[in-house]
Amino acid sequence: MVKLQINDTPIEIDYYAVPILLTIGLVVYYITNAIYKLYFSPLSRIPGPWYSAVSSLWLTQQTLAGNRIFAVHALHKKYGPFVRISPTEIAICDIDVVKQIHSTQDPYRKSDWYGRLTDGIDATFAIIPNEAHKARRRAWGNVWSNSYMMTMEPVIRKYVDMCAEKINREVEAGGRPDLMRWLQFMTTDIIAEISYGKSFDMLEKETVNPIVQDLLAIMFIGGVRAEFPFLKTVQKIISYIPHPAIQWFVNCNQRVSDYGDQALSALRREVQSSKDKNGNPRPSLMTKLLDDLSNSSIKHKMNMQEIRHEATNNMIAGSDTVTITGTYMMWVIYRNSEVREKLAAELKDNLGGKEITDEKVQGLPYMRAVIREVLRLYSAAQMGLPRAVPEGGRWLGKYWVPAGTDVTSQGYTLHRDPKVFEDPDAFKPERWFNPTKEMENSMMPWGGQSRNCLGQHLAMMELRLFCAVMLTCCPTTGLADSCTDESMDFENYFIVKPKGHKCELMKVM
Ligand code: HEM
Repeated sequence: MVKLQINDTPIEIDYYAVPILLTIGLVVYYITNAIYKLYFSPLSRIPGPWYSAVSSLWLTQQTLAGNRIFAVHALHKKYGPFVRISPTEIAICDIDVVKQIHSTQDPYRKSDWYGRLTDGIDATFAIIPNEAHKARRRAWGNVWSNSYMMTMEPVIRKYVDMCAEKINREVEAGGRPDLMRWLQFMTTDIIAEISYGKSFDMLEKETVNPIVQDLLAIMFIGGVRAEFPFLKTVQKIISYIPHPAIQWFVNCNQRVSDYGDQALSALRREVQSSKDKNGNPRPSLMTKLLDDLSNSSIKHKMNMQEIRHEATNNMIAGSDTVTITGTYMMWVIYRNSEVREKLAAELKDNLGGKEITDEKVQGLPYMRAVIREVLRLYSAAQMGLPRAVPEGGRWLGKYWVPAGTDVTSQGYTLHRDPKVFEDPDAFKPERWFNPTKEMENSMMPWGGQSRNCLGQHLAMMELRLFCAVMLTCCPTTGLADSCTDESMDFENYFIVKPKGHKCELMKVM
């Protein structure tokens, strides 16, 4: 018995009554809450399974199983272009509404999910408030334009050639090089050299650099924290445990930032002191930003810490994305002999043994069509890109959606809409010779307009040059038998990647 006194009235409560009353209270709370979400909340008119209106547990389970975009895709097939996928989240694949969400006129800010994913990295990708993001993009100036990117072609070409050479050597020696691993080395070396000013020499040393291991750990921790917000507190508590493995994880951010400070200070000195014969400093993604540091007349510029965050983010945004898309690109070319032959013939007819340059490769119509089709079906980034509905709420199609609701739209579904793309699952580059307006409109491999990918010209140059060099210089290379449809099926942890985590090649001719 528990004895209490309320207003001089003694009350005796049975020990068992306390947990029973608490349980009844909780059950009543959850049932009323569920009834509200199902029938009375402003989102209750949006179609979807009952369980997703009541709880987001099923979505978390799908996310953890690497299945999220396929589960959401299946719901779109069943319920249509608007689906309620959690009590506070809607998935939309109506392209006009998707354009509205990502428009530059009334941009919806990125959802808080990004803050958890990238906690501690204050870079363009991660900035949530629209105004701060706009200012940061202005500070970049024309750095990411196609024309500026061409000044970095020699660097990109150097690593593309080295990568193709290493693969070819292994293939000719009867080995089974893993295309994905080599591409990881290539893309990381490229983005490190043009962001930090020096490469990690992963292709040269044929091994993963410790800073890259730190970056992988940062991405892993961010991915887990994004799904389970409470882990941020757990992370803080755990950081006091003096175990070496835990301390390694705890300090990975610090090691990356120390490395960034050192590398960028060296690059800044180089940018200030060494100019080419026209007086231009060495081109890199950071040259303009570092130059702006000492120019007081420039309004929109970054400070050294922001530049370091951008370099870290480049390493994360610019390596796996190109590695995975490039892996699928070569896989789909190798498994379609007709596509491979047409590409090889186009390269031969137009380059005819002359130097491969991006300018020449950019103009090849079949190559362009192949890469567009790769981006439609196999881009690494086909996920939902969550955004928050702005203050005041908005009409999205025929539904009124209150402020703060998360709205997501995934390329995976938009790119496979049978009303837009005939035979949507088939790889048909020819469809891009005469695309309809709807096809052009529905393509979102680089995200939505207001936050589209800064690195798209860089990524395209890497993909084009790698494809051209591999087909020209490694004519005997093809897929190993370990590379099956099952091993290349997608798994989805934010980006998509092959379930087998590799794509082995071998000599086939
Ligand atoms: C094939 C390769 C790539 C694909 C498919 C891709 C795709 C995307 C997508 C879909 C977004 C939008 C993300 C969102 O809204 O949440 C994005 C943003 C971004 N990407 Fe890429 N990306 C690729 C390569 C690169 C490269 C090489 C870089 C260079 C560092 C890069 C840097 C960025 C940045 C900085 C943003 C954020 C832009 C902003 O918020 O204003 N990406 N990318």
